[in-house]
Amino acid sequence: MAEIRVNMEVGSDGVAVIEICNPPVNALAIPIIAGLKEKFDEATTRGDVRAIVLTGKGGRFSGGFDINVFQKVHKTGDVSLMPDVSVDLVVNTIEDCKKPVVAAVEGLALGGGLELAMGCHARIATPKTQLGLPELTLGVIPGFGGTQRLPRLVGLSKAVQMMLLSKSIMSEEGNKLGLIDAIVSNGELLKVSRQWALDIAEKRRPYMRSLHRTDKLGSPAEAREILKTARQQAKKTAPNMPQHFVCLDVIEEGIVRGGYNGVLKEAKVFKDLVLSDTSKGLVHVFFAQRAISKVPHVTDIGLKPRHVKKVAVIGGGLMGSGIATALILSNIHVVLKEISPEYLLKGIKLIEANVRSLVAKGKLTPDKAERALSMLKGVLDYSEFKDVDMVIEAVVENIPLKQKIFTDIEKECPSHCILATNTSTIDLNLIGEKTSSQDHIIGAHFFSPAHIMPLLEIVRTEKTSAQVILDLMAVGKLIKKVPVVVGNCTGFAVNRTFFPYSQSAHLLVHLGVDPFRIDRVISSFGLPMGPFTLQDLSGYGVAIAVGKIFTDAFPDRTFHTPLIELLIKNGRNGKNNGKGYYIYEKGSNPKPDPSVLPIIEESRRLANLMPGGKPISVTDQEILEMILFSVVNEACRVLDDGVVVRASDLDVASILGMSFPSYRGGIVFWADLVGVNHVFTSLKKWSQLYGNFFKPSRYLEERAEKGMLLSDPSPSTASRSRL
Ligand SMILES: C[C@H](O)CC(=O)SCCNC(=O)CCNC(=O)[C@H](O)C(C)(C)COP(=O)(O)OP(=O)(O)OC[C@H]1O[C@@H](n2cnc3c(N)ncnc32)[C@H](O)[C@@H]1OP(=O)(O)O
Repeated sequence: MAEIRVNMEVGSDGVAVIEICNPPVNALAIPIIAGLKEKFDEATTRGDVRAIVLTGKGGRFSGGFDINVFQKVHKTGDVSLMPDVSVDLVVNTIEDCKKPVVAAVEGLALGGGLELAMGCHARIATPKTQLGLPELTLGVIPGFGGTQRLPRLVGLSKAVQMMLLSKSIMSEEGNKLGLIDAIVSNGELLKVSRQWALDIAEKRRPYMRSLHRTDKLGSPAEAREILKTARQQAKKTAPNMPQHFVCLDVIEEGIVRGGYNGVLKEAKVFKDLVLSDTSKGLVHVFFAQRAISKVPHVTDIGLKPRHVKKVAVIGGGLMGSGIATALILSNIHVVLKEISPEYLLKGIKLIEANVRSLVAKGKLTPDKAERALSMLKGVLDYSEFKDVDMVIEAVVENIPLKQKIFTDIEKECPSHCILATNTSTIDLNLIGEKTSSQDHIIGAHFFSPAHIMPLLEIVRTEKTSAQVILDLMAVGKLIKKVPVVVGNCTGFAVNRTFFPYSQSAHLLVHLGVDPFRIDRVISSFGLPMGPFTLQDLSGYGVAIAVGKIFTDAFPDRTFHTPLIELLIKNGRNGKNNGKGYYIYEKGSNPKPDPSVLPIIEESRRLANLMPGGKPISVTDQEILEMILFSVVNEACRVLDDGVVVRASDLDVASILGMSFPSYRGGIVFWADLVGVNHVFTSLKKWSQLYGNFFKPSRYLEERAEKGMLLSDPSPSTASRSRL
């Protein structure tokens, strides 16, 4: 393991260079903070030191405070594990140091890293260095004085934007704004920084303490207006995230009562925020996202991903065109195959529309759009397949059709070719049954729209080779997806876990609960839309097809709703034909459609589930739990069956695939936080009242009895793992 330390070297020019050394990102771990204090104290007292340069080893200044410490605080509840950096190190030791301190910033300075640099008397950076305060994405606020110094260096409006959106800037912009004093080449960084520090020492340049500046803060009235607008914005975009509002309050404190008081308030509320559930959830997600790319026996056995230059996509429908779009946007040649010229033209037009919409939204330049489209070729036969590195089949969910395609492509493609299917539910062993290339067969389950949604579920069978899995992971990363490797079962990890989401909502409606209330409860919890809005959006045909697949696979725990068929019988098909649970009018938000209520009544009569024919009485909290605990219950079965490598993979997948709120840490993490026993006893009670749909799984019951978390790894799962 690389050594964690702070180095100091004093040159003959009288400049002490203090260097943070904690690869790979020079995180400010506790020993680093202690080391900085020690070296700064030494440099301050040594007679041969006239000025100080602070820098980071290995081309990166610092990625901020060590996030592992947050995790320790979350586990122990002991906030005293956080050292006093803000006042003791940044204000007293660095900013108030009589000897000038210059930050030599290379590569990146994020969070606490940038805050240290802002405590220095000047900042010199290399080109394209990333600068930002992303603490809000971890459920906290900047805690080393960043809420006070950034507004004083770049102005209030820009600082609020950078902190609330966790948006970093490049050093070039930082230089224009006044955050960076000069930009120099990497080779010159130390030389210029040393000279700059000496210049300050000899009064050729000003000795600036950021916290004492007020020139960029604007008038009190302007500041009030900026903060008011930011609060209104946060109410809309981050209603469940306390750190946004706290950050604005702390900034305001500094404006009203001065920078130092702002620093004191910042340090105080930081400690409360670290202990919040939001911070627990977001820090968990930070590490979970990094763990997901570590797949035992795949990424740890010395294999290297092969280069995938050309991919064939079979089927130009919604999924196929989305997948092709994602590939060409990352400079991968795509051959799009369809069965007729009409279908092919339709597919190509969809891809063009996808690319052009990115240009219209300003996310892609017209040049890049043209280049991407030039990577696409439409075909009607397999002649172009002889040199493809990967095929992704994206035709309709029809087993014989997929089997035929796989036997055909096996003959047409080179022997190294990866044979992937975008099925969202069908067993991969069935698809590949008639081929002899089963080690090359893999699932590439994209989420719709495939060129936008970030998750890629990589489905492996017992036969899929490690090399093929690694190759698809690499392609996934190249096209900017987060690949999660999962085992083969109906619905795989995400759709299987979430099938009870819409089913429990329907069950509740048939017990007498208002669907619009259900949607409201789910949206206020933080999902972008409730189950009925989602059903309107995806169309009722999809709901019926998917419902049937899960009813066939898991007949003991599915609810067959009569409502969707009734809606279709009444000429409704959701947003598609403008007639769903909601009314869709151009330019306004969907409104509940009262004319759907008689259809719901009819469906309730047919299902005859309401006890004594009367609607059940439930609180909003019960509605939320009846829906989401059913999902947790299936997540338990997914964990029990070893469909995912680790519980946190399912958390990331639930966030990226189903838009489960990241600040709740993902579905399993959230359930652990709510309490395993509470989830178990609630489901047990509902199963007694309303039937088997809610019956707690064996995994959940065992964990509740043993007092274990759902995320605790279990040795018995390892032996049954599908991975
Ligand atoms: C009091 C203060 O105000 C509070 C803070 O400073 S909180 C911290 C604020 N800083 C951040 O949020 C930055 C977090 N880090 C990142 O965004 C990215 O890691 C990065 C842009 C620095 C580098 O990205 P990239 O090169 O893709 O590498 P990435 O895989 O993310 O990270 C490399 C390793 O460093 C670790 N790491 C990155 N930043 C870290 C940090 N601040 N603390 C601890 N570990 C960190 C990662 O966990 C990963 O570890 P692994 O290899 O064991 O999985």
